[in-house]
Amino acid sequence: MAQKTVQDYIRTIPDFPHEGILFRDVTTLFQDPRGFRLAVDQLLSPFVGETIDAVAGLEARGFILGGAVAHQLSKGFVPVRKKGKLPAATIEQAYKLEYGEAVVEIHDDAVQAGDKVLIVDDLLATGGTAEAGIKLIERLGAEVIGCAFVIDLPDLGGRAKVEAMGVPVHAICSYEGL
Ligand SMILES: O=P(O)(O)OC[C@H]1O[C@H](OP(=O)(O)OP(=O)(O)O)[C@H](O)[C@@H]1O
Ligand SMILES: Nc1ncnc2[nH]cnc12
Repeated sequence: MAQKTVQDYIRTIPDFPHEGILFRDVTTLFQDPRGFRLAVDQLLSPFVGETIDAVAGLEARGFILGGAVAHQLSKGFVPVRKKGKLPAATIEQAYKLEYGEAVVEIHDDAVQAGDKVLIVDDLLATGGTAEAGIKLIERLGAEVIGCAFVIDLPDLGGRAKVEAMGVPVHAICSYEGL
């Protein structure tokens, strides 16, 4: 039997959290030891050999993947969190949601000027979350050398938004539609 791909481990739940949405559920990928290792290996593979000083994960599923990627690369992990969760001094960045706005934060000492940072998250949709994460890291004087996702939803335009910021996008798999 052919080796399972990362996409084979992802479960699709119709009409969650709203009618008409096909929710791409990565818990079934994370809970499988082979699937989880495959995803982490494929997330970081384009960046092996590049200089990376830190891995930043976007809340919440980016923490699970980003922590594993950082460990594999023997680098530190930096959380980009929803507003109000980080205890020390932060900078914040607003971004657009489907309805309204949200705010993410990073500790102001999480990365140093000149650091090269890899951003990790589970899914790229409109790119608003990734764009906010990139802005935060760049405002601290560091450089985002790439964004790595398990899933790209190309119809929502996130890749173009991130690449327009000069940041390369790597996604393991993609799904047409929303
Ligand atoms: O490209 P975008 O349109 O910004 O969407 C992608 C983001 O949306 C999801 O997180 P969500 O905001 O649902 O937060 P959660 O992981 O805390 O549930 C996903 O895990 C990404 O972080
Ligand atoms: N279709 C989808 N599945 C899972 N997470 C999402 N975030 C935005 N769209 C999503």
